[in-house]
Amino acid sequence: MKLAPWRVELGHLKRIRLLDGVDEPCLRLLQEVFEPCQADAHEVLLTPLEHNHHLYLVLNGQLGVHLDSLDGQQVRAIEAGDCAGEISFMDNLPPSAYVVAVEPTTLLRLHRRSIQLLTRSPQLMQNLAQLLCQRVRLSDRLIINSEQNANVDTLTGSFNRRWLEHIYSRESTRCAFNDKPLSVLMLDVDNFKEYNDKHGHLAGDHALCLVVDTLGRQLRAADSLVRYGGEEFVILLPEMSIEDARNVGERLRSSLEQIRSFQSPIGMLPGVTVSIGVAPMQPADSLENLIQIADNALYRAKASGRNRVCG
Ligand SMILES: Nc1nc2c(ncn2[C@@H]2O[C@H](COP(=O)(O)OP(=O)(O)OP(=O)(O)O)[C@@H](O)[C@H]2O)c(=O)[nH]1
Repeated sequence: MKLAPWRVELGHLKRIRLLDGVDEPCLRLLQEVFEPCQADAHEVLLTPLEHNHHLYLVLNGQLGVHLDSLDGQQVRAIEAGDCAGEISFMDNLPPSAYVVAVEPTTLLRLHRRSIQLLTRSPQLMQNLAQLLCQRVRLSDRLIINSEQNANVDTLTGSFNRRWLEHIYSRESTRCAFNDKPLSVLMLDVDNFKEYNDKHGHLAGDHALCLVVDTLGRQLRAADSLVRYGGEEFVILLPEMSIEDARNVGERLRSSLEQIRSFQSPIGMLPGVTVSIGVAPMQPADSLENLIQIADNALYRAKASGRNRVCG
């Protein structure tokens, strides 16, 4: 990064949020130690591969934050008035993310050897604490979002098998502990190969989304609709007896049967039917066991003509 050939003015420091409310004698001290510099577009300021020795204040331009690699999606922009590198500047560990100039950017930077100067202003320390709290909250939100995304099937928006394993371990323990039943439905779209062959794979994708949308609307908040494989779904029904689960299965089956055609982004398409296997959890049943029993019932539903509920 190039040092810029001009002097830092008080006016520059007053544009930075981190320095809001900091008294003038302290700003004058900082004015002497902050260096003006210029980053070219795409220039990398911070990388997890190298120690960072500076706190950066952005006067003009914009920086981008990337988590895993510079090729990955930008997760946050750092605009004029913001600062960058404050965490690695404070804890003297390598940065946890990449920070790169999105466009030519004018900055002020402070070297770690002057870190003591920051402690002269209680207001600055309070601003810094507030900023670090914001960063913690933001990274908590990113963790929650990525956790949620990791549990969701990208085509249909239903849960995936990873979620099923997690939720089964929780719900099976809870239901067994409270002496409540738990049931599972296993669904498979009927003659789906033929549907794909006749209407195209994209039409098949829309039909899978229709299944998830139609079934999802009829389930309770505590139920989990999971895409188990290509055109196979599992529905976990906590606190539900096998009799009630059969009724739910029948209601779901019938609701899809009634949709003769539906509007999709590629035009009108025919509906699909499903075959369903039902299984009740037995004491200490593993998920694999329970799925196997539901799968056997599903096999019987297919063998006896499809578009029916067995088990
Ligand atoms: N469009 C689409 N098709 C998929 C997807 N995943 C799996 N399939 C298709 O689903 C079809 C499943 O076919 P089969 O297992 O032979 O079963 P089926 O034709 O539904 O017959 P039955 O189950 O016996 O009623 C295959 O052709 C797969 O390619 C997907 O995400 N999108």
